[in-house]
Amino acid sequence: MKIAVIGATGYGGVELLRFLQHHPYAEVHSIHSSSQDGISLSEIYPHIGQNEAMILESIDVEQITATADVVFLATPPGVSSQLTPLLMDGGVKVIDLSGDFRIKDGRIYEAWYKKTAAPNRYLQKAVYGLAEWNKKEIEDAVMIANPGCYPTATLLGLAPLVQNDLIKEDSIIIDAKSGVSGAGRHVSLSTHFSETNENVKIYKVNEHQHIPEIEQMLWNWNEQIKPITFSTHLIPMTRGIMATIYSQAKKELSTEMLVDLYKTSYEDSKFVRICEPGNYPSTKEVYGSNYCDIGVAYDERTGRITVVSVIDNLVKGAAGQAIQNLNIMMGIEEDTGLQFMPIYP
Ligand SMILES: NC(=O)C1=CN([C@@H]2O[C@H](COP(=O)(O)OP(=O)(O)OC[C@H]3O[C@@H](n4cnc5c(N)ncnc54)[C@H](OP(=O)(O)O)[C@@H]3O)[C@@H](O)[C@H]2O)C=CC1
Ligand SMILES: CC(=O)N[C@@H](CCC(=O)OP(=O)(O)O)C(=O)O
Repeated sequence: MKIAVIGATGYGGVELLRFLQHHPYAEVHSIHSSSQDGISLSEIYPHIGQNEAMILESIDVEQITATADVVFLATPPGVSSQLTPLLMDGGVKVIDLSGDFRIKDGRIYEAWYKKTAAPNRYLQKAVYGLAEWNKKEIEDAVMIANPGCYPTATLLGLAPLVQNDLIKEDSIIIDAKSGVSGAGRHVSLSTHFSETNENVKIYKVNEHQHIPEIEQMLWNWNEQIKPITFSTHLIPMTRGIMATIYSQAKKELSTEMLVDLYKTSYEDSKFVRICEPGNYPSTKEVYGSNYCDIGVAYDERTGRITVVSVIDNLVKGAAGQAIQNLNIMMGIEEDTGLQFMPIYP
């Protein structure tokens, strides 16, 4: 199948190219930039090497739809809402890494993203690509809204508890930390070296755009769930997200029971690994891979459950999950092109 990548000069885009290079059924037919067309990608990213690099092309929708089967958009919010309707009308399948098609209610998108929502009829065709839980819908999709990085770690961590009605509906608190690549490649004051090095910063308190995305999926699973508390922190590392999730159990449980539940919930999942009781994952254990590792504990003193969920934000949180979704949508093995161990140390 022929692939076009729009936004190939960003971190998500170049990570897509890393996976697609060895994908047995995908051929990257063209890569596109809004500002650097005509330039070889190796000029921007020397690590690719001159032999592997392609020349960036402008974003010409007619040309793209005439040649590509699937288009990946790795562009900032507000771009896909404009481009995707044109691409869909041109008959190509779309996988969007941005937040533009994740929230079904355009008014909620506009309130949190402060941007104009995509036209409703296209929005309603989008399938939320949380691969572990929406496989059936993804198989039939023509447009996939790839989940956000924090929502991926959070939702995979909460699914067994919420789906099995084990926690008090108003008790969910998510304390999440991200490496700096989560903010993309573009330069900003809050992400430059002397602002982030030897520093931990909380940001977007009660205002993070991933809050409605997480709540939408939790409500799909259990409509009694109440609004969540979700805090995000920037920490001085390049890749990785850790979401530490607290909730109050409805009844007395044990860590062993919870670990068993998580193992059963994810027994068919190739990319979710559950830690044994008393063990918790760290971000380095998933670095560069499509895994989500989860540890869970029950505190007998407080009746609270702690879930620790880690991913690589650029892989399971972006490009890796997008390839997983491509595979499911195209009817090929879900882990095609994604079968490798994390990089360690
Ligand atoms: N970084 C991460 O961990 C994650 C990111 N995402 C989402 O994925 C998307 C891409 O993120 P990321 O790669 O990190 O961001 P980057 O800032 O690294 O890259 C975004 C790319 O989009 C292109 N772009 C900018 N403006 C426009 C425009 N008006 N029209 C078309 N293209 C444009 C730019 O390339 P050029 O100027 O060459 O066109 C740029 O390289 C974002 O929506 C982000 O929120 C989702 C999950 C995780
Ligand atoms: C570290 C950092 O800044 N992370 C970004 C993640 C952005 C992102 O992935 O945005 P969408 O999913 O909404 O497209 C943030 O917290 O806003």
